[in-house]
Amino acid sequence: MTTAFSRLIRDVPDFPRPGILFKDITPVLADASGFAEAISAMAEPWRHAGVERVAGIEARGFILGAALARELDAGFVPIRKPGKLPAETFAADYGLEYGSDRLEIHTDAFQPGSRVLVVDDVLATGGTLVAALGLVERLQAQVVGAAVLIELTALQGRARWTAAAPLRATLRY
Ligand SMILES: O=P(O)(O)OC[C@H]1O[C@H](OP(=O)(O)OP(=O)(O)O)[C@H](O)[C@@H]1O
Ligand SMILES: Nc1ncnc2[nH]cnc12
Repeated sequence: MTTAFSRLIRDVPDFPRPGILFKDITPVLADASGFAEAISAMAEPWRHAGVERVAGIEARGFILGAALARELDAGFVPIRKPGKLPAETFAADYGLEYGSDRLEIHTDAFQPGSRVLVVDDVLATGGTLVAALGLVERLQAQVVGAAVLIELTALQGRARWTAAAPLRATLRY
């Protein structure tokens, strides 16, 4: 899909390490109409999905996820890097395209059965999104699906998304 805002995504070679072509969305965020168009395009498939909570993954997933939550009239739940959430947490370790990390969620973030959309900016190897999915499922929420702005298809992250609910990407490279 080609959209006007996609021209604002900047390719940065060799960041954060040699051999990685980094998709930089900061120019999209800085452009009022580009940001609005990106959020509207991400929201479109979910407008009638009954999303009650958006779970956004730190850090870029917070920016898109919070805007998407407002667009979908849903609440927002942060899935954070280690040691940032103040109350009791569940944690999941994972690998990503350029390293490894840990994600945490508050154990009382959702009511069982809450309809949750998981949101991030980029799907690369899928490690991050699958770790987030595991945390949401551990809380017995109902995963409505996952929304990413960008899917890097060569890294085959989609193959690791085992949930029955759909994973939708706005742009694919
Ligand atoms: O599909 P994967 O291989 O797991 O990679 C995708 C993840 O990589 C980036 O996160 P990063 O940890 O760099 O976080 P940031 O948003 O804090 O920059 C990106 O925001 C995704 O969360
Ligand atoms: N190539 C990439 N560009 C931006 N974010 C990423 N997260 C994982 N891989 C990435």
